[in-house]
Amino acid sequence: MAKLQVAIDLLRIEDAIALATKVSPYIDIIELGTPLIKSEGLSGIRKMKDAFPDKLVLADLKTADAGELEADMAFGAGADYITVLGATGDATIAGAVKSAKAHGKGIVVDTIGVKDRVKRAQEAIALGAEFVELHAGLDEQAEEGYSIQVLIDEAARAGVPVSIAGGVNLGSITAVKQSGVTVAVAGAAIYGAEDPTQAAKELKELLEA
Ligand SMILES: O=C([C@H](O)CO)[C@H](O)[C@H](O)COP(=O)(O)O
Repeated sequence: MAKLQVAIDLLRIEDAIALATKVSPYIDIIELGTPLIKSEGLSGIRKMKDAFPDKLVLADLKTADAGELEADMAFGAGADYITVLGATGDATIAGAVKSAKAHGKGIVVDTIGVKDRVKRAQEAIALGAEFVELHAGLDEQAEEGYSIQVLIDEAARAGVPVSIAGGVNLGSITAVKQSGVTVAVAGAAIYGAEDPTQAAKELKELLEA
């Protein structure tokens, strides 16, 4: 069954932990979004893992270089997964994978900005990534004509473990699930909801239906 990941794009770790506290019964992976990491640093990762020792914590580092070093830093702070950019070189992904193996953790390759996401996903899995995020970031989502359907179609033909991020919500999660994803990532649909707990509950129910 696909896992549900909440992407927390808030800026204060106290707010992020408060949100995670509300939604955690329905969440498999708690993601500290890139703006949150930039705001709070490694100590934010440590605080989140200390608050939720039984949950998987993903640090959305979007590492672009020094893969092994940055992965070591985040795993040392308690992360279970970090993201590395698919747009970067194979050596950066391989370095991060080396660190993940040493720590017993996992690498997620983020295809944000990559032209051929499916091809890069297949390459990233061959390099040792645990799964690949087919991702349209917040700026791409804001472009005219954006549709999550592109990611859903790519997931269905990827043939490797993938997540989808970029507009997963109550209206799209069933199609996301049917595409065969390993993980569905929901950010604004949860942290921006009037009732985040209810939103997370409904998303989880649809994923499990
Ligand atoms: O990863 C993200 C972005 O790069 C900022 O960190 C978002 O969390 C991700 O795109 C989730 O998107 P929504 O579910 O559409 O909020």
